[in-house]
Amino acid sequence: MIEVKNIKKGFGDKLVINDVSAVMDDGKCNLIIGSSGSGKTVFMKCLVGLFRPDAGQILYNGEDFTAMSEEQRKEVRKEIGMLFQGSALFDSLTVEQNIQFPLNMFTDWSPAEKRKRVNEVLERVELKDANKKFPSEISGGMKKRVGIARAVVLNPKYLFCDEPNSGLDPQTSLVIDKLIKELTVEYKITTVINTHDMNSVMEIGDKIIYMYKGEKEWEGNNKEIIFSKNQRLNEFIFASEFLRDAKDMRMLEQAGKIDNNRNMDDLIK
Ligand SMILES: Nc1ncnc2c1ncn2[C@@H]1O[C@H](COP(=O)(O)OP(=O)(O)OP(=O)(O)O)[C@@H](O)[C@H]1O
Repeated sequence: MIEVKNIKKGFGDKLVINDVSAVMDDGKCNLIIGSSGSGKTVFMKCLVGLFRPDAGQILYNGEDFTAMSEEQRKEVRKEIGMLFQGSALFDSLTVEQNIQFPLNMFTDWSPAEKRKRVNEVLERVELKDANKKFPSEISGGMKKRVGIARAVVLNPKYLFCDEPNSGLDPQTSLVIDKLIKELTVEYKITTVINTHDMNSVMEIGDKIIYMYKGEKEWEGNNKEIIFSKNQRLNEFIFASEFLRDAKDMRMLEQAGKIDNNRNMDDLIK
């Protein structure tokens, strides 16, 4: 579990994160959503220690990350896996060398142990036959899988994903979301995901934190978000007329005003 308590972060005179508190749950996908510039990336960078907040605390399993020495923070970082936007694979390394990279950095395992672990995660992300391929030889979706395999190869307790679906088609995005969700549940990982993708919000949003101009404006889950009365959140998620109509339809359904296909057909006529 990660607990964020009243963190603030600014650059010069500009306050970018203003008094945000939240709890990221174990075994759950915790999504951070919000429009461009709302502070999602800065928030995530504070969580992983790339930025130090100006105020507030971040607790990893009850331990105050913000008050730790660099040495202690390294220990926490070993338990963090990261999936970067655009996968960030090393182009000159094969798929298996990319995945092995964290094992070389953080373990003293034998070559055979490393190979075994790499093959395990490759199988888990359904990329069994891609060991010897280079990133330039595989698709965007496969690259994401390699990125995910690399992020989980050390069995992290925490997984951070920055826009995991950027650059992917909707179908591949669903597959990647499903994989992240499955791994999160299987290994009880505390997963934090920055996303703009409304499909992801609806599919895997166990907890959703909506940021607006650096503040936490709303928090809930994928069942609640559709019925939220928060005007700013609604403007964000129902930006398209199609989605607004879909929401109205859902509201009518809930209220028992339309409940079968015949009525749907009537509405379409
Ligand atoms: N290193 C920095 N120095 C100064 N300002 C920064 C820095 N990093 C971010 N900012 C500012 O902080 C604000 C929030 O940026 P952030 O990147 O967190 O937004 P975001 O919600 O992740 O946006 P997007 O969805 O477009 O990635 C922006 O106004 C940005 O210009």
